[in-house]
Amino acid sequence: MERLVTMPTSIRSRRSWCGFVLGLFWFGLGVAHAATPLNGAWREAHAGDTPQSVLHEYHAGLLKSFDPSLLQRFPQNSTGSWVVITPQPPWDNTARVLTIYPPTLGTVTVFGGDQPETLALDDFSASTHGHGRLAWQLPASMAASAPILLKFEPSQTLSAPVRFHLESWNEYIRADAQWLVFASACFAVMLAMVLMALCFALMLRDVTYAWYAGYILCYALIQGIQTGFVFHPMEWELLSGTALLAGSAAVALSVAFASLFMMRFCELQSYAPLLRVPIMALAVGMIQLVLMRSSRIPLLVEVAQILLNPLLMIGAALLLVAAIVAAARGSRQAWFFLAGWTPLLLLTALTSAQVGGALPQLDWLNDASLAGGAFEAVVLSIGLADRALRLRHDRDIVRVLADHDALTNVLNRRAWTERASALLSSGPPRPIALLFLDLDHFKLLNDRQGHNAGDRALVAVAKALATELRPADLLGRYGGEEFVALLDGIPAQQALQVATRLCRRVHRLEIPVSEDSLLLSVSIGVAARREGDDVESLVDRADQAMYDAKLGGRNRVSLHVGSVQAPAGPRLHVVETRER
Ligand SMILES: Nc1nc2c(ncn2[C@@H]2O[C@H](COP(=O)(O)OP(=O)(O)OP(=O)(O)O)[C@@H](O)[C@H]2O)c(=O)[nH]1
Repeated sequence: MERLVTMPTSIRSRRSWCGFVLGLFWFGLGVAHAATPLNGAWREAHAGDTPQSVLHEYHAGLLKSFDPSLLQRFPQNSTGSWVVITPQPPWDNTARVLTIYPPTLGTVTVFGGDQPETLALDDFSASTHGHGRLAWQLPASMAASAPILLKFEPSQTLSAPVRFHLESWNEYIRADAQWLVFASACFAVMLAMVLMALCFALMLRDVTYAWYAGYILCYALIQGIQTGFVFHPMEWELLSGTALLAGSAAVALSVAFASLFMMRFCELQSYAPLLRVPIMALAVGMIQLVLMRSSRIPLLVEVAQILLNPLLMIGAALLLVAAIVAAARGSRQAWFFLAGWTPLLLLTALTSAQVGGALPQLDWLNDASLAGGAFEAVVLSIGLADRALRLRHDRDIVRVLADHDALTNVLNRRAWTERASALLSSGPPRPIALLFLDLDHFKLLNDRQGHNAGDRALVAVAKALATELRPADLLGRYGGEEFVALLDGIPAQQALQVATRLCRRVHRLEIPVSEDSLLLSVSIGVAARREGDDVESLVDRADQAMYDAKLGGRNRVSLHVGSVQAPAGPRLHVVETRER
């Protein structure tokens, strides 16, 4: 956050591009504001210490000094630490607020007013509390130059480094509102992605989306606890006192969900099958840690606590290696995983380094982790959308292959029957005609010219039929050398004309059947839809008509006259048939 106008230029210049980007974000929300320059001093607390004795030591210059504008870690494990913050000139006598950022999960006692006051993230009293920081309003009676004594009380958590600001009430409110907008936007993005993924998990029945939702939800919870968002403004009082347990459970579960998610998302089964076993073991191990941690059996809780961090590091390395291997071997989704997850991993590594005392000037890392979570949620969602599109594309190809005849590429019998049924039962009553086509002397062609020539003839005929028919006509291969075409909205007479055209077209292909200049031809039976007809009955009648065409000498069209009025006058290639 770029809010210290008094920060030394050397420090500001050391800020990386990340800080610059976050700074831009802050400037987008408001304007950087001034803070009172501060001096700091601290030491670990000892048994028997009193606020007076510590202040006395401070005035005697016996405490270690530090720069409150930089991140500084105060041990909180055994006895806690004393910290003295002293405002420097120019002093400001207006209403002022001391803030500690990022907020620690433990308690800080402030000795400044008449009574000591405690600051904690899960403090739900009406007193001033910050959002994303601990805040304490200085009493009006307190001298502007008076040192403020704080005690970082002993806590079970590993103390994170913090920095201090002393600013006017207005400045504080503005910074607080800016942070709220920023954090709310990040959480809203994460939760929106979670909701979307859950909907997809249910609709597509794909558990990958559920693991993703679990992962992002756990990460949001971790950030919510670490930044205090779940306490203020969410006011989740039920987490009060259990934040530590909930936080470590969320950390372990997030790794478990991330492992399960990445295995499916990055398709490790195909791209890195050997790494699936350790990653699955990691997921199971993490879930066990959660159970041990919440068992309330001291030994199990302690073992879980000891194992958590090493397992987290091993797990992070494992997931990184698996994603890199999968990406290198061609997994498109692994690139999405790396793009979304690596920045977060980097931020986590930098934050861990800060706990060890490194990078004290990078005070934006915590907020960057929040933004990183939102960024990752968006990138992975895009990756999931890409995956869904690819799966749909693959499914479409499979569907096309399943519905079409491999040789002639027209609809196969099953797909044709399905579609013909749907067409017959759809829409208002209207004329529909069925053409049943059977190639003449095809066995002869096969026997004389060979099976391959027969195949080529079938392909040529199918192509000719498809060209001759309208795109909306339903053409299919019904059997070996039998084709069917369903003509929607076509009455019997018109269907006869179409069939005659098809007959001529096939004959014009001039495919020789045998050496005696016999050319390939087709016999076509036509049936018009009658009331109560289904595909089977219509095919039956068209088949009968086709049989009559064969009997009539082949290379001709026959209409099943039982269904309609027979066409008037003699017709070329038409043989009329009687109802049987
Ligand atoms: N090349 C090839 N031949 C096929 C295919 N499917 C079926 N056949 C052949 O088609 C021929 C059909 O023969 P028949 O049912 O006796 O009919 P036909 O010889 O055309 O005689 P008519 O129908 O009476 O004119 C058989 O020899 C089948 O082996 C195929 O996919 N490729």
